[in-house]
Amino acid sequence: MSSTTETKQSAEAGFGGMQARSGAQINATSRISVRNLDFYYGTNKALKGINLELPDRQVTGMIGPSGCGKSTLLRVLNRMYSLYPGQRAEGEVLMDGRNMIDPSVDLNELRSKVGMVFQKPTPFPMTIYDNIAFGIKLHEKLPKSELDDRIEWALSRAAIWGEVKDRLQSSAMGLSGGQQQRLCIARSIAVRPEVMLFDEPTSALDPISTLKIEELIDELKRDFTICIVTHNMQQAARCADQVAFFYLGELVEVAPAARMFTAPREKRTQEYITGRFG
Ligand SMILES: Nc1ncnc2c1ncn2[C@@H]1O[C@H](COP(=O)(O)OP(=O)(O)OP(=O)(O)O)[C@@H](O)[C@H]1O
Repeated sequence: MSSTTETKQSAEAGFGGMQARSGAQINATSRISVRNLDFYYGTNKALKGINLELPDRQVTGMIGPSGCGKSTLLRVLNRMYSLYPGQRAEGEVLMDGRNMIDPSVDLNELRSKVGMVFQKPTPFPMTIYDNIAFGIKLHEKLPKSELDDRIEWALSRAAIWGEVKDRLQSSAMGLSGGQQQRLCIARSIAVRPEVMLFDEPTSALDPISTLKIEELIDELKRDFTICIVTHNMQQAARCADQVAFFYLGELVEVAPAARMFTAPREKRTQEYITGRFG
């Protein structure tokens, strides 16, 4: 039996009832390479020697118990920490051969390449149209007709155009939670990033909205490299191509989703995904 066949069969069998989305190995080239990354909140070392490849146009799921450093890693990937004194990263986050956490890389440029969607939808208190236009205007000067086209494109890619096209001038605050989250995804897509980071994007949503976001993530990976932090093992199994398990600031194991949920190599991973701790 070939190893691919083995992987497929064990994926179908599942581990602890988990069904991973595919048995495929990750062959894509890296969009981001994290090398020897340490991160500090003051003297508290929250990430320790992280090495991780984010494959191009694949979904990487980050899992692990509360406080293990998942959100911290996302905050490093788009340098959000740089706003806060006392927080610092050491190591490399390589994109196209450049270390994106080096202060010489322009923060606006980084944010246009790496977008982020948060746990709670965070629409701005302005119209639906302006929510999307706002980010675009920070990065580009587009004539009105091109701006309109880009806004329609972003809202369509975020699977919300049909629901809002007749109310673009209404306040975004009048949308449901699930719609607001898709609006935030559209806002992130609108600047055409290469990488999209999702920090528990469905934890505040109902099951139907959650499903819509998961389908959307599956669609978006055709064009974007995606990283999603989730506490939901089923969601990681459904969405992710590769899964990274973190524990106490360390990356314990990274593997194709099928193997992670069927034959994890590390005891700590196995205990976590079967719900024995965390
Ligand atoms: N602003 C901060 N100041 C000091 N320590 C922090 C800060 N934010 C996070 N930490 C610490 O860094 C570590 C990693 O936290 P982080 O939020 O990245 O974990 P997480 O895995 O995302 O957790 P959760 O799943 O609960 O969101 C924890 O020990 C946490 O207490």
